[in-house]
Amino acid sequence: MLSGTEIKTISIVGLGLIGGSLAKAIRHSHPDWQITGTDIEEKHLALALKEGVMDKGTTSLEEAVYNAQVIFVCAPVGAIPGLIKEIAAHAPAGAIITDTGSTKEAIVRTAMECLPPGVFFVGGHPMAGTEHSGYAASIPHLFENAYYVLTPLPSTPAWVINRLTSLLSSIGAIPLVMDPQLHDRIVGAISHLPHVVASALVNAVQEIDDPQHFKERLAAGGFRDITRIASSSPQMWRDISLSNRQRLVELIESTVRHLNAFCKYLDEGSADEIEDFFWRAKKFRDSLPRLQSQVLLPYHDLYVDIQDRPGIIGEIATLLGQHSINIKNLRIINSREDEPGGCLVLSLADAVSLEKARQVLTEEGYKTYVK
Ligand SMILES: NC(=O)c1ccc[n+]([C@@H]2O[C@H](COP(=O)([O-])OP(=O)(O)OC[C@H]3O[C@@H](n4cnc5c(N)ncnc54)[C@H](O)[C@@H]3O)[C@@H](O)[C@H]2O)c1
Ligand SMILES: O=C(O)C(=O)C[C@]1(C(=O)O)C=C[C@@H](O)C=C1
Repeated sequence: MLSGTEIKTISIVGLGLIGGSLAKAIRHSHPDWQITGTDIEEKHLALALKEGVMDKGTTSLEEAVYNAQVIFVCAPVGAIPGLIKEIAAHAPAGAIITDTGSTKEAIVRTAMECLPPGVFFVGGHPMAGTEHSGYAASIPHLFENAYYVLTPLPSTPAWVINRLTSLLSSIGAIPLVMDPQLHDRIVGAISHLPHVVASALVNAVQEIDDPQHFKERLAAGGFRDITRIASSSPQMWRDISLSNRQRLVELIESTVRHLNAFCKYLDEGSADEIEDFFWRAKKFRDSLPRLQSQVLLPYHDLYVDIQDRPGIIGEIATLLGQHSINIKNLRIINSREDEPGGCLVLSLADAVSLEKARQVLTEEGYKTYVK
């Protein structure tokens, strides 16, 4: 029975963007915990071991979970139910299984059906990510200030939820317990629908006749901001879309109704209706709470690992100034008294400045990340 009061052993199944970021965040906050990782791709295990992010890497799921107290299943949504069944058969008594899948209803249903007594399950979904995939894209600070939804089973004991909540808080996330159906309805609207709309927009734009390729050259802030997520993994979004298909169809139909209404205003030349369309959107977008907008805004935030020495921030600011890159704001996170260095977060005006800053700093040998 591994349900002691202290967590010491973690297993991460699927060491891609999210699994790798969890491993890095946990290693950073709890350097004495044993982290084991498993993946079907050995290259992810090799890199994580080389970077010292975990203690053991194996392609055997059974070996990866046999003594784990908390098991994070960070594989694609389509693979998670099968993995939960297999893990449930090998997890030690007292283990907590949790996943990071972007939909929750089907995954929670599987867990309810296959969990043996003495093994616990809490669905999970970090509301943080990027358009990149794989371990190489993982970021230690990804969960900092990000909501992390938890969907326990009706049978999940309170101590299990508390233990997971404490773990997630310790890596900077903000845990939020929700019902799986409500999660899929809301996240369908604020995450799944936008990914479909962004991809539809890119597909529509790429069909526009433009033999001289002006589109690519002129695509600036607006197009890039609204379509960044269209660069995400197509396989991942195939699985998510299918897993929330009914709700997604309804949400797409509702979006089409809004677009059709706008077409009608244009046909009729209804200036008031057109302006009102934009006002309604602006009011809601502007009203998003500050904390949430910080989570939504990392598009222009650049994270830079820095050493703890006098003048380092000045050097970075000067370097960017020399390249005419304006820093809107900066802050330091993960700075600890007992540890050298930390992470400097630079807020830049737009995606172009962010890319330029990243390039300049990388060329100077700084390690940078973009959420
Ligand atoms: N990318 C995001 O922004 C984001 C954010 C929150 C949650 N999620 C969810 O988290 C999960 C992981 O997403 P990601 O972005 O890290 O994807 P990813 O593609 O970067 O990583 C997935 C990893 O799982 C591995 N894998 C696949 N099948 C496996 C199996 N059977 N056993 C072990 N490993 C297996 C892959 O090799 C890969 O390394 C997905 O369910 C996704 O929906 C993603
Ligand atoms: O910022 C991004 O790149 C994301 O797409 C992250 C995002 C989102 O839609 O907010 C994507 C899927 C996850 O399930 C959670 C977060």
